[in-house]
Amino acid sequence: MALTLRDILGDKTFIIAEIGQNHQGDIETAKKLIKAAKECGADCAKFQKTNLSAKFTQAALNRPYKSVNSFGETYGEHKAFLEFSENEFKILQEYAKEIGILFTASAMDIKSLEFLVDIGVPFVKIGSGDANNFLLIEEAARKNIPLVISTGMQSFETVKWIYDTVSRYKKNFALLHCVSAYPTPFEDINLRVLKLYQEEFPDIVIGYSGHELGIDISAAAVALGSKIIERHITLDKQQKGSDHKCSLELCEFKQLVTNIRNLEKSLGQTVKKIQPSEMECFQKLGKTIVYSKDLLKGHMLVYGDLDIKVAEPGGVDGSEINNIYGKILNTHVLIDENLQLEHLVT
Ligand SMILES: CC(=O)N[C@H](C=O)[C@@H](O)[C@H](O)[C@H](O)COP(=O)(O)O
Ligand SMILES: C=C(OP(=O)(O)O)C(=O)O
Repeated sequence: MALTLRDILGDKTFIIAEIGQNHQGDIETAKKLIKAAKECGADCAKFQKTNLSAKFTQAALNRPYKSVNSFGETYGEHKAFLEFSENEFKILQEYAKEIGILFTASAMDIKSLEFLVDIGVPFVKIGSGDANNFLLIEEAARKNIPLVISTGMQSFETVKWIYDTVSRYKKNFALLHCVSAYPTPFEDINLRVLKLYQEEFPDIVIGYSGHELGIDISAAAVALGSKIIERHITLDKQQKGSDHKCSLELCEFKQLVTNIRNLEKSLGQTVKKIQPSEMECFQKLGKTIVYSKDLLKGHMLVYGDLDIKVAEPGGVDGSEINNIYGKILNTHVLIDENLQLEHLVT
């Protein structure tokens, strides 16, 4: 039986290393990136799968692509250069299995969806470019496979359509907040959209696919409850290609994984209590109640008789002071001596 998305994701933030087309069309580079994703601690290495004639019209393929990031004269030639064959995909999938990292891709058309389902990826990603591809989404929703759907370049109405449509077939899917600008200006990110998605779609997993510079915002998305984080990775940001500049080099990506794991531990629970790890500091600097003057046996303690100081040894916690006023001393005490409950008439 196919695993559910929640089984696949587990309890921790699920981190997707988006290799995309940062392999420059070279399978050995793609393998290096898969290995790097594993070594950096990612949960999944992701590619993009396109069937060119299914994704593009002939005119779009013929469009000249004059750009420093172009690998061909036309957009079609460029995309063909960067696209792996089905066989190469299977080789990469096998390699990922060998080294122990999940492998998947975004399906950029229905033919690619069929292919990915056939080769048994654990879940299919639908990228932002296809979030308004109602034909692909409906088809993907019908398949018995978990989906992770990004929502860049879409209105909230379209996002609600995606949610309603996929929900008619299954709840085995996640929506990722995403802004498809490379890099995304900080003021366009609107991380609070995560809250909107969590409130509007409470029964599915919500995550974030980031294209901003740096790692802080993606870690912040985890603090805001994102259960999936996807970032592009690259071996070198200076390489030719549209995605390299806002991708993370391996040391940055590794740092992001570390930060997310530390953040998960740090988010903890909604419980305020003194932690055992605080005791060392409390024993050194925590304040306890002491007498502010010499006092005689039989004296009733009133405001002004007590102080709260770092004392040696410490005694009754400073927060108890209001419970001590009105009590009678059963012994003589000295200034700066720590108050002990045995000094009080019970
Ligand atoms: C929306 C979408 O698909 N975005 C993808 C995922 O983030 C990108 O990787 C694009 O494939 C890439 O930026 C395209 O670059 P070019 O046009 O140079 O091949
Ligand atoms: C375009 C993609 O992703 P996103 O929209 O999350 O950037 C993708 O996964 O191919």
